[in-house]
Amino acid sequence: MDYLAGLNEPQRKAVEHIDGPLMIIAGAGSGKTRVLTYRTAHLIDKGVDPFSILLLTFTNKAAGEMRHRIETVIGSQAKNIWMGTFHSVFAKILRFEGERLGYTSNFSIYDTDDAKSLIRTLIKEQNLDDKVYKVNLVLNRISNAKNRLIGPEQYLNSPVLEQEDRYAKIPMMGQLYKLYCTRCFQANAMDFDDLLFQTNILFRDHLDVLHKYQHKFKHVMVDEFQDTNVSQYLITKKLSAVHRNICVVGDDAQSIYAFRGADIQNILNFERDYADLTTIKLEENYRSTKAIVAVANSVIARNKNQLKKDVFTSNEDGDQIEIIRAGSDNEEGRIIASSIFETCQKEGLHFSDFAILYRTNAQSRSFEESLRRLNIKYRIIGGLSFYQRKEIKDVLGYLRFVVNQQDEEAFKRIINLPKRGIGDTTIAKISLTAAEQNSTVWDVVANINQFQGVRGTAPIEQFADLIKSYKLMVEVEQKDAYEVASHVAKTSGLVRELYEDKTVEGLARYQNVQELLNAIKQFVDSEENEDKSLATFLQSVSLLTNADTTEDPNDKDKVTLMTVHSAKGLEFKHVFLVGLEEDLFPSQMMLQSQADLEEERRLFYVAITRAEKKLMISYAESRYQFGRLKSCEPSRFIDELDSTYLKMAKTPEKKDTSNFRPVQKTGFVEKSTSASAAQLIQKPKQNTNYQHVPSTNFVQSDPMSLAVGQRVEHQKFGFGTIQKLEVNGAERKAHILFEQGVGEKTLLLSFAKLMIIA
Ligand SMILES: Nc1ncnc2c1ncn2[C@@H]1O[C@H](COP(=O)(O)OP(=O)(O)OP(=O)(O)O)[C@@H](O)[C@H]1O
Ligand SMILES: [Mg+2]
Repeated sequence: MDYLAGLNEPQRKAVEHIDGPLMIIAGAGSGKTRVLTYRTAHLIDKGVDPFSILLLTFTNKAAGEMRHRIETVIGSQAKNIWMGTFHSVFAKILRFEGERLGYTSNFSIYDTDDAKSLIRTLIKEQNLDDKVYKVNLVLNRISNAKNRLIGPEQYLNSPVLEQEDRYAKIPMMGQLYKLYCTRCFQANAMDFDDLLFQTNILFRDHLDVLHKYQHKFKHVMVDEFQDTNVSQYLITKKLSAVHRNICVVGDDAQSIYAFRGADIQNILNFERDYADLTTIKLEENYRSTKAIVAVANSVIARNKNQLKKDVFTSNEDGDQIEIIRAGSDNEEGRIIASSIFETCQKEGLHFSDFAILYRTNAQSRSFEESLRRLNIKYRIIGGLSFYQRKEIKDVLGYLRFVVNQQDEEAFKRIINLPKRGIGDTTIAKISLTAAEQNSTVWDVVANINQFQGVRGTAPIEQFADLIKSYKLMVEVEQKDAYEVASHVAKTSGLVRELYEDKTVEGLARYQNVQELLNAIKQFVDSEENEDKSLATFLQSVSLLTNADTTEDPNDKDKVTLMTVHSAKGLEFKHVFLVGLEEDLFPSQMMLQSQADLEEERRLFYVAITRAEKKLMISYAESRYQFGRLKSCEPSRFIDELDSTYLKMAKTPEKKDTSNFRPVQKTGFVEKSTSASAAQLIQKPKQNTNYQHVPSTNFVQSDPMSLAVGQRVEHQKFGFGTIQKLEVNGAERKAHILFEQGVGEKTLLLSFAKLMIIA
């Protein structure tokens, strides 16, 4: 097969190794994911049934892309592979098998907000002090326990945990955990960690189910293996125990989820657990230039705790890594936005060739503003995504409750929405009654007259009737997701309320709900989804990860903004790695030990290795944080980069009126013996070893504020609007459409005196 021609020797060996356990631990960009893709195609080519292949990826998006690639090699059979994230694959299995554990196939998936809301309710019900029992703390303890496969009973019986909790002054923690599990169970709901935790219980307690899947999955493969936690590790181990065809790929240097329980130990355990293990190393990087690979190596070499690897590349030397110093976070945004604008024009690149990577989601603001000013399209991955918006969650809340009337969190969200005059006390009473009687909120609501102490029952009855009519559509008439959702949106009063709100925000919310309905329509129309039920749609939405997007696939030419965590496994021609300041990256909050520092450094390594052609690293000298202006120091990580491959970009000063000169290509400078990167940062202008990149400014007066769509005033031509900005060598031009019959003019910005109209 010719796909084997696209592989180097060790990659090919990995693809052709079909029987028995296989581990590939290899550096970034060395083709691990490519090997998994081709290996899957190869297996099917050799006659393996696609239904018997389980391929676990880091995001749904990655699974989609791999499926697509496999399809181009072996055709439509690729559709039948079991592929997706751990959470999505095991949610699917739990839908089939959850009855064994007492869940119905319609169980809800609680997101973090639901989980927190439930914890808040429990803290209140137990009369605990919410300043001591902080919701996040409690949720973290629960999550950690589940990921280590410690159930509530075991938790309550553990002297170690008890002592920890007493020390943290939260002695009721174990009780809370137990109540939390009971309430989730009564609500027929699982949280994210449950999807793995309950799968483990399913396989532990129901051996017939385990056997079924052990025999079903003849080949199990895991990408990004370094980021699996114990719970995930055990699932894969059990599933592959019969056929023993397990193939894992990963890079210990890219392990960045220890804070969520991922355990690098899994890689070491793997060698212990499979005596006949074949291990393959891949060391050639195909993604990045020599300069990028070299700086990445120089950084990761500082970590003590790692497996030995020598990553090299035969790719071109490439440009030096640019270090950009900005006066402030806003300036950082402006420099980068205009650099993207210029590079696109000069080098004929697409916006989608660029990524801006940051340590925390909050950093996106200054980049968004600057990109918008220059009319550069962008997309933000992660952060407050579409499905986390209030109006969307409200509609989804209705849909969830229609599918699963035990879902207490959905119930609390919608019972008084739109307002029906049902107060918090009544709602709390309904919840408590259901919990005490070991029944569900729906039992209480649907039979409200039988319950003492709940007053003003008329609106509750109306609500119950509404839900009953929706249930009829789903359960009896078997309407598809779109029919139900559009009916619910209309008749629940949600859309009407938004429609009547004529503010800009109201309009945006109304449009968002329409957009949700569009998405549901797309889901129903798509050939890929056989099951068009509301339950299946809701599941697919709850399983979107931070790194998944839900955007229009035809509108892809956008700059990508995301955290480094979400960027794992991805690649971009040009990468801007921003906010490289002490306390921000490495993150002050995460930094409590040497091990934490190593994890931050691995994160830095992940970020660097996303870049194919060019890497630019920036820091700001001041930044607003928590509402205060703070001066910042460059990150120690900049100092760790091999300075041979660095150059300082000269940063624009406020009154910089120097003429624009084109950026000159520089080769590698001689390795500097005198200057470390840190010295360079403090005294950039005195170091002659480094080429200064000229300013990226546009016009003299206020360089960064010129943008397409901007209104300006010209001494002679009057008012106009910028149509296009152009850079041609040293010349910078603006095409401006002037008003009052003057028409379009092309002006040289170095001469034109323009006033910017706010
Ligand atoms: N043998 C090869 N020939 C040509 N290109 C290759 C080869 N192997 C990998 N590549 C390309 O190199 C890039 C990196 O590959 P891939 O994403 O599979 O690496 P990876 O090891 O999974 O990286 P990461 O550690 O970041 O997940 C991809 O664009 C891939 O198509
Ligand atoms: Mg990969």
